Amino acid sequence: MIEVLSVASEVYPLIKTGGLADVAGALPAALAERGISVRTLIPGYPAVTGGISGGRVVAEFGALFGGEARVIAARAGGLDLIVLDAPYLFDRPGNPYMSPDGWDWPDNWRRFAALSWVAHELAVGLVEGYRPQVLHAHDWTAGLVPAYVKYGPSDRIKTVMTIHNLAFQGTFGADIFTQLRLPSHAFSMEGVEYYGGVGYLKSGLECADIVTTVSPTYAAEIRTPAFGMGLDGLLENRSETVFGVLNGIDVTAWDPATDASLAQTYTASTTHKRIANKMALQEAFGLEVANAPLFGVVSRLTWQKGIDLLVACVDALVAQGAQLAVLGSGETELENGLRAAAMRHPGKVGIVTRYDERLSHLVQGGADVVMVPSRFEPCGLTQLYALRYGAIPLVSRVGGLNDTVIDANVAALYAGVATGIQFAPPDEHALADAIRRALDLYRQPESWKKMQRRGMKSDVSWETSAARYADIYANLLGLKDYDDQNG
Ligand SMILES: Nc1ncnc2c1ncn2[C@@H]1O[C@H](COP(=O)(O)OP(=O)(O)O[C@H]2O[C@H](CO)[C@@H](O)[C@H](O)[C@H]2O)[C@@H](O)[C@H]1O
Repeated sequence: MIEVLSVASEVYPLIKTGGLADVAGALPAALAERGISVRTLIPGYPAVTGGISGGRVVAEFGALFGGEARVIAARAGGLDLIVLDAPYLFDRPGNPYMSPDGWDWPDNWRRFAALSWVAHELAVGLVEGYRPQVLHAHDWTAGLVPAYVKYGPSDRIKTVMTIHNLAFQGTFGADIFTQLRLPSHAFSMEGVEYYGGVGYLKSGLECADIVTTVSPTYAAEIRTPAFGMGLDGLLENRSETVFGVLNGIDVTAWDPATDASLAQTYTASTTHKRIANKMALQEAFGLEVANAPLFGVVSRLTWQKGIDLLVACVDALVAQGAQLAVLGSGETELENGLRAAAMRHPGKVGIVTRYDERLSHLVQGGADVVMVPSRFEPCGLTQLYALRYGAIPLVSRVGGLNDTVIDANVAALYAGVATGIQFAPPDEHALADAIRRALDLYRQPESWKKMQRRGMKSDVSWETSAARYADIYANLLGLKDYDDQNG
């Protein structure tokens, strides 16, 4: 049995701002099936301390990076959690990273250094009887984990650093370095130093034994200047230890046959029942309940996600008789652009800017097309949910979107393998063209139905990718024949 400690700043179902939570929440169960025991170290935000019950205090710190803290072992949401209950760092309103008025907490460096430091303490025996062999760090918020291991006393502990999004790097001034509890030589190119300051993600990418990211295409893209965000050189240098492992989804939580968030459940052979969800969706977004092709979006509203391209295409979309429902929040300018479109096209365009997990399921279960026009996309989960729910994904051809959707070009349609629509490059002309193609296909109900069914039957589970992670852990630990015994 391999013991892994996963370190994540959000985990579904306790606390979620995006895809990282979904992955951190779903992967442990998939790995358990392969004989890998995963516990997840997570900060004790109010939603987390309030969401666990019957926890056990397994360690206490009088002064952890400047305040008192406890480590609590608990089970919640089907997960084995280790909660870092440090109220002076985490007992705050807002989301994990920002205050309610949208500003990053100024002590984020301390909050997430403390999290990473505790991960290392756990690996070197903080709690009697518990010795994780692999520390799996997710994103910059766990980026110091590999540095604490590299500069710590034990070379037994192995580290994996997973990039969910290279755009968030966690860079801070050099002045914090002396408070990180690292030896002075860690402030170097081989350690945490990054352009004269401290780089949390950079340090993870430098110090981890293995680096993974969440799709093969993104793994290749980030080694190029166009997508590397300044870290392409580092990643290219260690390319033999950088792997792309495609995300899966939790196919139990996301199952149109049983989903309680839907107005009507259905399967691949009863897609006609989706109409009830479409009507519920139209009502929820203030759209005319009409037999019009309905495009849906569930997304952070940011430049990364190409939402400005969507804003530029709304009028053309409506002019072709389609409707648009957008669930998401983010940059003010983009929210305003979509609101203005909704005003221009009452009953045709609707936007809901709150975070609403239930409604996100209804979008997948009721929209005809789900759009993901991202400029870059490490993996993307919404197109996977779309496939599972028989909504046709319309995506830009980047990152994981490239790896998970098969474009309905003439050859793919003829071969009977198409599952969605891809466009490139990510600009408004290509998106407008893709919308036209989607509408052409929508008007061919037989082809459409076949694409829906094919998507619903495609494998979007964690099975294959959990096996890849299991191999990575086993190889790190020198257990080469692990898969033969457990596969
Ligand atoms: N207003 C709202 N209400 C309800 N739900 C909402 C919502 N806005 C967004 N969501 C949900 O948040 C999640 C977003 O996940 P994505 O993977 O699509 O992107 P994200 O950029 O957050 O993740 C990053 O990490 C993941 C995980 O590795 C990568 O897939 C991705 O490419 C990378 O950018 C989905 O579950 C979506 O349904």
